[in-house]
Amino acid sequence: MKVFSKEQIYEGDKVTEERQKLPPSELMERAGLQIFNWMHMRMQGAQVPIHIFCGIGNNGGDGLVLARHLITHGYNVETYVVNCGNSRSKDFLTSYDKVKEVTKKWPQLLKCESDFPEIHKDDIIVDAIFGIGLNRSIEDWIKALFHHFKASEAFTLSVDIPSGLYTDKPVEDVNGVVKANYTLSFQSPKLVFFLPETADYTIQWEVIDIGIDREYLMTTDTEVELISKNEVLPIYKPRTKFSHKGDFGHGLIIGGSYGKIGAVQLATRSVLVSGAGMVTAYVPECGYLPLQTSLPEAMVMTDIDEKKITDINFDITPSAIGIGVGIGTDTSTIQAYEAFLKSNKVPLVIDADAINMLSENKKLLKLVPENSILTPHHRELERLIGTWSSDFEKLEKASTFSSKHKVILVIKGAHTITVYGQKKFINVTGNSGMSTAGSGDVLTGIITGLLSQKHLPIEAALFGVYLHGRAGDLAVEEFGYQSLLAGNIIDYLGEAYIDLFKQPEQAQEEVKTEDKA
Ligand SMILES: NC(=O)C1=CN([C@@H]2O[C@H](COP(=O)(O)OP(=O)(O)OC[C@H]3O[C@@H](n4cnc5c(N)ncnc54)[C@H](OP(=O)(O)O)[C@@H]3O)[C@@H](O)[C@H]2O)[C@@H](O)CC1
Ligand SMILES: [K+]
Repeated sequence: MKVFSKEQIYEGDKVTEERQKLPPSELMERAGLQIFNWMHMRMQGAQVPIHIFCGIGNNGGDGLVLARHLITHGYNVETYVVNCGNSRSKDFLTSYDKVKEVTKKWPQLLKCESDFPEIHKDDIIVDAIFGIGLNRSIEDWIKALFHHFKASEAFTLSVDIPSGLYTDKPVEDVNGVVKANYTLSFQSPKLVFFLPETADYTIQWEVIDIGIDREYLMTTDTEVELISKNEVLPIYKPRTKFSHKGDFGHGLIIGGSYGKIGAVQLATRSVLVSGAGMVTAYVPECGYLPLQTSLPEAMVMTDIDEKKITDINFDITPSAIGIGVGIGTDTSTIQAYEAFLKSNKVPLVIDADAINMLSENKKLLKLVPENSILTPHHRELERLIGTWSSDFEKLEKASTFSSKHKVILVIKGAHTITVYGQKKFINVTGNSGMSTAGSGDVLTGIITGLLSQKHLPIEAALFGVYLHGRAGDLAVEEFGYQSLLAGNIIDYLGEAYIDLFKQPEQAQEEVKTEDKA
């Protein structure tokens, strides 16, 4: 699913109005009506007090359209205009006038704290104060209003985006943002719903279709995309009856050191389970026995050194290599890594200390082949690209790094983001149970396995991250968040593949929403 920027959303509005020859404020009418339908379906006329707080731009206008429909259908509605400026938008004013047609109860004007209404815990707040048009910091009395919402503990439904969140800038003051229970976002989810610093401002979100011009939506390229089942299904390669293991490639995992052989076991097993025809592990001597006994399906080659990698020298022709899990940063390992990078021609997945060695020795970066996949977690990324002051800066720096070095960065996190030049792909699968030792080694193995099956590097990265997260989601149902082990993710990888062809995602989402309502 595409995630449109603020500018693209405004442009979409304009194009839609022109192409569909819409009367003024028709899109606002659609937006308000859709939110009404959403609430009406769930509330079925219940007389819970609904407090609708409207700003003076189009977000506020949406709130007024909603108020009108709720009033017409006999709901218990109080409408307020948060008087935050003088520049009321044209469509806001149209909606304001239309409220007059259905009630004699005028929206109340709020100008300062003493105007705030009493809100009870069981009431509902609709936050239609600021939408994507927020363009400056918020006055203190409006922050106090947001605090008033929070203190009431009432269910808060935000229209389009929690008021106070910018679409393209970090939050200035955490007290200046509404904490929403649910956000109904028009046409496209907003990037801030997925970033660690801002995702918490809405517990759940849903996209509402307001009929923006289809062609515009289809043909407009976005910098950000959400990766869910629909996006990865076309990457899946069905097998033919007469295929043999040679068709699915030979993955090689290079890594391990004394005490960290387990990382190689996890990654190596993941290569096979993701579908590679063959796998070899290249480890220090001390890894030979554990690997041969725990993973009979794998082949093992060893370094001359007992405890660490000192010389990467193999006589096989792998189709993809994953390097770095448990490898350490011993001087002899760095030398071996440099020599390896100088001669290697095989597509690479680079993880853990193989990333750290690049950060410490920038000349090695030049040896990394184009389209290599780097899978850093937070600290590894910081060492690689430098620190950042916000999620936005992090993404910008990651994009610059990816473009400059022509590599794919898989930034691991609650929503793993794959950065490929200017493009950012946000993964939707996965859960906090996967924050556990070895989870990253499994990911490295899966991506290496997909790469050895001749997927394009970007496809291997996106598909691998999706499958890893989906396997974790399925595994957590059996093991629970606390007890999930990285090995369990591997055990559920087969289920994650099978799940790709279970019911279409749309139907699942709908059921989920109904359940929660
Ligand atoms: N396709 C779609 O998605 C559709 C979107 N629609 C809806 O339109 C919304 C965008 O509407 P919008 O552009 O009118 O701006 P909005 O978010 O209401 O901003 C607030 C207004 O207040 C002002 N202002 C800004 N910051 C301020 C501050 N700190 N303190 C005080 N004032 C401040 C600023 O005006 P200014 O004072 O700068 O002139 C601005 O006009 C969008 O989120 C969605 O809900 C639908 O109606 C139709 C289809
Ligand atoms: K809002």
